[in-house]
Amino acid sequence: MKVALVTGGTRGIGLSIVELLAQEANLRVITCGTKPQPGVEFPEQVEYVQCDISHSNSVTAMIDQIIAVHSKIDILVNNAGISHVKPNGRFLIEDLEEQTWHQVLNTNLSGAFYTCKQVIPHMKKNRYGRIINISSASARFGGILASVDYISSKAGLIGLTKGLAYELRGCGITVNSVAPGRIDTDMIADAKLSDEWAEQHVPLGRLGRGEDIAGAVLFLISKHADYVHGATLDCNGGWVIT
Ligand SMILES: NC(=O)C1=CN([C@@H]2O[C@H](COP(=O)(O)OP(=O)(O)OC[C@H]3O[C@@H](n4cnc5c(N)ncnc54)[C@H](O)[C@@H]3O)[C@@H](O)[C@H]2O)C=CC1
Ligand SMILES: CC(C)c1ccc(C(=O)O)c(O)c1O
Repeated sequence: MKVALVTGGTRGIGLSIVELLAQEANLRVITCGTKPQPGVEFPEQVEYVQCDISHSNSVTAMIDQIIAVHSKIDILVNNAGISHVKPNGRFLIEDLEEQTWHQVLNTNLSGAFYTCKQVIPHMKKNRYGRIINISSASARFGGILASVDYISSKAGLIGLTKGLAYELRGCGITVNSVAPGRIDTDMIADAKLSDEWAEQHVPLGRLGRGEDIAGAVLFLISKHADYVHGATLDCNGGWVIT
């Protein structure tokens, strides 16, 4: 039985990843969030742990708890993240509070650093691991609605992916990123993105769905991706072609 930890699986893309992985045989899925999402019931093989990934002590407590019960973590999906978007524009650097910058960086980038730091020693011991960092199309081209705190955090995740891929040689661990385009979740609700926008701007003619990103994650943890390492998989319907 393999053990997967997906951060931020209480809603949106994370929930789609959790639901898809839960369909895999021999896979125990653990997810976390700052608080449970009302109305969300996870499949039987999914466990929920409370954790604020922006605090290293909270991450340490979560990983200790998982290791105490399951003895290992084989798959780590760093999905939890926050953003601040507004319709028809973006928060310019002049308007960005220092506190917001730190909150976004602490959650989106430091959170992944904390989980990787805690989980990799266990993966090394088992000589097996699959790490997926959920980045963003905005880190590939500079973004339109996303602001620089968010874009920097997501570009940082690509750097973390590449740096770890170089560092983790001969350990049986692969590290990759997925860079979603605009995915129809609560996170982008404030941006009020419409199907009309997608028909005009996205070659595949629609906003992305959580399942689209979950499919990319499932590929990257499958044996079909055993030779994919240090890569960023763009998953944006052709909106941003890098
Ligand atoms: N929706 C989109 O268009 C895009 C989303 N992404 C990224 O995909 C990931 C998921 O996004 P969505 O599902 O759209 O967002 P969402 O806002 O619907 O869900 C975010 C999840 O992260 C969790 N979370 C937030 N802060 C946390 C913390 N401090 N500790 C633990 N959990 C925390 C929330 O509880 C929730 O489960 C994020 O990293 C986001 O940046 C990337 C590109 C586009
Ligand atoms: C969902 C995130 C915050 C987001 C929002 C807006 C854009 C963009 O207009 O460039 C993105 O690329 C995003 O990832």
